[in-house]
Amino acid sequence: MAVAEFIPSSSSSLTKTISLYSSQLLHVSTHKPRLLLTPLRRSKICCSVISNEVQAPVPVAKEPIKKTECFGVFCLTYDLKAEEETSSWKKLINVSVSGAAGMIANHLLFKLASGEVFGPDQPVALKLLGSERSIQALEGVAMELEDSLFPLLREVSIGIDPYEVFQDAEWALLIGAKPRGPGMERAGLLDINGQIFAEQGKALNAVASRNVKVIVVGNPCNTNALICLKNAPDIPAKNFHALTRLDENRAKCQLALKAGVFYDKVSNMTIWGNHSTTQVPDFLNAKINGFPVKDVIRDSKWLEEEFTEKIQKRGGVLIQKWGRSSAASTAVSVVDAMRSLVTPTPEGDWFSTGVYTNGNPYGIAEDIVFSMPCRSKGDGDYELVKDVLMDDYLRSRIKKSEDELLAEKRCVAHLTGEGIAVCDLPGDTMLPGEM
Ligand SMILES: NC(=O)C1=CN([C@@H]2O[C@H](COP(=O)(O)OP(=O)(O)OC[C@H]3O[C@@H](n4cnc5c(N)ncnc54)[C@H](OP(=O)(O)O)[C@@H]3O)[C@@H](O)[C@H]2O)C=CC1
Ligand SMILES: O=C([O-])CC(=O)C(=O)O
Repeated sequence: MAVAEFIPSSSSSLTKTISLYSSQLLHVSTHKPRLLLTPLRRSKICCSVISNEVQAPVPVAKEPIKKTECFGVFCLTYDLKAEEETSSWKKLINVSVSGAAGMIANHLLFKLASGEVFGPDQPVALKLLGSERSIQALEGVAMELEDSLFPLLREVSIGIDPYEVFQDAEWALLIGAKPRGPGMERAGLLDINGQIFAEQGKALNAVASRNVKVIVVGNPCNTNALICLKNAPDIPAKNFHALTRLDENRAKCQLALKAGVFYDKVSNMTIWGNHSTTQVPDFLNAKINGFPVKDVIRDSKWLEEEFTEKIQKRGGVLIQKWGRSSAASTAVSVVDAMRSLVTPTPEGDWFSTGVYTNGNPYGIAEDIVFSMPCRSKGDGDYELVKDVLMDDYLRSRIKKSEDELLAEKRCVAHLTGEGIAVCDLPGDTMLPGEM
């Protein structure tokens, strides 16, 4: 990856050179360096810093972007004054994002850059994956990131090769996926998107941090996550997540509305299963103001039918209104999902995420990616919650989602290294946005 060379200026004893290589410690400055630069693409820029004055950059070369490159102002290195050093130096964190020119990313990237996920003292590098078709748009995204002057955003690079964009990734947010078009079979979507996630799994396996945390957003996200992890055998399967946090947030909102409370009073909300219309929003274990939902909302018919279906189909209703799928609330839920892994889960509570079933205590089939209740110590890892209630209703609903995921798995066997694909998908289930 290209990073501009820094040519030392007439150095003052009060200046310290910090180059923005991801392996180095960074100084989190509350001040933006005073740089008056024209953003340049694939340009070597050198600048002399004398008494805080910056001379005009000297462009050396300018070529179209073909592979991962640092972008514009993020190619610069900075002189930071020694007195600006604080005890809050932290190592730059590398976040790779696919589908970075898409709608969800357009909300998410700005949240990541502002410190919403990792906090106000954590510098961030964003590595954006696009394609030939989106590279111009991706440059536009990078320009907007430049213009936002985020103090914590220390590196932005864009590229179309996952083997470059995922280099040293500590987080990989896999958003890019082909939307289902008119007349396309679900099996066809699984195959096209599965190939994207198989390739990206291989790339992560080859170049990402060995402890990378992967959040798959692109649909069908559970099975895409399964394909991805199967193609990344050197990365713990436990590190792969399928995003079901949006479903959890939707469920909390609807329960709060029905109970007439603010949504922060709803806790212990589990979404079980697939991010599809078979998902199970669990009102047996969820609480309102610390009380079981069923003690607060004494309308079982509403819970079993109206509420459940509302959550399962919320995405589709929104698409009918908007003409496109949820982007802003999905981005918010990605932030929530990440924060749940990097901050300790509040005592007694939990969150939902789609994770690899490997020794789960609920009797769910092994070797699929299934949304379940989890807790984290805030170290990026999680544990499944053990003490949850089950009843016949919950068990039968969970089984339906499990059957669907097992069918999806058989349908992508050619992408997981498990032989010949057989597609016997249940006909009556869909992505939330497909109704
Ligand atoms: N899990 C969840 O809760 C949710 C998941 N989603 C899913 O997230 C994904 C992204 O949504 P959103 O950002 O709104 O979508 P957009 O259509 O805005 O962006 C999707 C990106 O996917 C990339 N892409 C990859 N392969 C293809 C292809 N074959 N054809 C077209 N585009 C492709 C494109 O980027 P490029 O050209 O750079 O590759 C495009 O920018 C979708 O799969 C959507 O269903 C949406 C909402 C909620
Ligand atoms: O199907 C889609 O793209 C939308 C989706 O997942 C959701 O809104 O939950």
